Amino acid sequence: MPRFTIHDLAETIDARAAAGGEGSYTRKLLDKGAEHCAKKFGEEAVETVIAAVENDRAHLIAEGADLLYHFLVLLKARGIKLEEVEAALGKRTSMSGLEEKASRKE
Ligand SMILES: N=c1c2ncn([C@@H]3O[C@H](COP(=O)(O)OP(=O)(O)OP(=O)(O)O)[C@@H](O)[C@H]3O)c2ncn1[C@@H]1O[C@H](COP(=O)(O)O)[C@@H](O)[C@H]1O
Repeated sequence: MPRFTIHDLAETIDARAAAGGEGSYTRKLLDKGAEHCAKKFGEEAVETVIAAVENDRAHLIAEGADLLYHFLVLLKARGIKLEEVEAALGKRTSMSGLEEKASRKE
């Protein structure tokens, strides 16, 4: 099976944003604005938390997929590229999570 990556999904979201809105849920979300996209992301985050707390593996995977999609749409709505988030993660690879946490307080 060909490997599908989060970059493929980000590219599809870019294409939907550039095209007409007919039949595209992404375009519908983007047309409602960044605040609406943020609200949808928040709803998906809560659903993901519930699936995790209930230890429902299949549900957690499905909600996680929804969450990633809505995160990418939110980034698009705010004009942020996935690569910028990756770069932020990349800068942290030289330090542990605890060091990174401490560095935020300085
Ligand atoms: N990966 C996703 C994806 N994940 C989740 N969702 C949608 O996100 C919504 C979240 O669930 P909700 O129960 O909150 O949805 P809802 O009540 O229908 O939503 P609202 O009416 O409140 O907006 C569902 O409608 C899902 O279909 C997605 N919609 C689209 N994609 C992919 O995005 C790409 C572009 O899609 P279109 O823009 O629709 O062409 C395609 O590759 C799709 O597979």
